[in-house]
Amino acid sequence: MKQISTFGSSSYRISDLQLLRNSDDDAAIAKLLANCPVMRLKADEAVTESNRAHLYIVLRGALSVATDTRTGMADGTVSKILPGESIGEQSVLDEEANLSSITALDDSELLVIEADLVWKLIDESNALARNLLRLLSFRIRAANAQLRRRQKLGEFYRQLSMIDGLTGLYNRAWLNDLLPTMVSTAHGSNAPLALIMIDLDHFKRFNDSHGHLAGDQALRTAAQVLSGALRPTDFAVRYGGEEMMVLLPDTSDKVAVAVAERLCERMQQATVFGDMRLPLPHITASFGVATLQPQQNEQDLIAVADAALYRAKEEGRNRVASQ
Ligand SMILES: Nc1nc2c(ncn2[C@@H]2O[C@H](COP(=O)(O)OP(=O)(O)OP(=O)(O)O)[C@@H](O)[C@H]2O)c(=O)[nH]1
Repeated sequence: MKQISTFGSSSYRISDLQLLRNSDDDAAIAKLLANCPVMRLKADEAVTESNRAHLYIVLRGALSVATDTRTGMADGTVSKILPGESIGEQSVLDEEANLSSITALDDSELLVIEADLVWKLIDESNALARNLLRLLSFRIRAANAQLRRRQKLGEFYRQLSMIDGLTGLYNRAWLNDLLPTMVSTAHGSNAPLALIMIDLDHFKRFNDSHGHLAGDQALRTAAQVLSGALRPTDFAVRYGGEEMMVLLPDTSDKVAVAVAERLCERMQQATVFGDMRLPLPHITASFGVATLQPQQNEQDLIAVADAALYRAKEEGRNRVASQ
């Protein structure tokens, strides 16, 4: 960054500067700006800030401004500052360090105004004060809109991270997050909470006979059977591998067993299509049902459902066992 002249001795005019648009006394302003340096930057050269904040107005070329690079908060947002536009107003006004990284996009010329002089200009020119307020208001709106977009995106990715990619069911991370709350809500309101643990039968054999891709398709089919048969208030989770789980709030043991029987029935009726010409053999699953007892936590509930599932396997598979 090299000084090539002062504003007073350059060919640039007050009318070239957006912040001074509609200024009422150009002569007085020109006098104040006369000794301000005009600096030249080569393309890709960075603006080097001294200890004190400055206002930079692009006279020729363009600047790229990337946010907060020194705080590790950089998010890839880059704005382009074109001739007549300025950057650094906020740092000048609040006397905070400018945390943006400012680089010339092309060979550029900048008017550099010190903070004290910006305040003098504000005292001198109502037009500049108004333009500055308008600019800051625009920047605040843009920053708020960006924040809202980022929040929405964050929530979208959070939701996505809770979904199993293969089956579309909730995943283990979701379960770890939500089950403790469901258990304490059930205890708090004295409402029943049922859990059905589900494991596909002889799934290793299915994979071995039909291939892993057909196995994946079978898992998707099983997931569809579960999601298609539940109330909107119930949840289906892929617990891991070929193990799934269904959570039924407000459901007694008797009703949960009936639901598991219905799921078991629908599972064996479902057809797994590898391709449209070749329906694959049916799948079956075993089901272990448990309902939350007083003093039980989520691990106890899962352990009881697991034990019931083990019994269903022992007793011949494709069936339901309860605690
Ligand atoms: N295709 C596919 N297979 C999976 C996936 N996750 C786990 N498996 C398979 O599921 C099979 C589970 O086998 P086992 O735990 O021996 O149980 P099983 O053969 O179902 O036997 P039982 O549970 O006793 O009826 C393994 O062969 C795993 O490779 C998956 O995402 N896709």
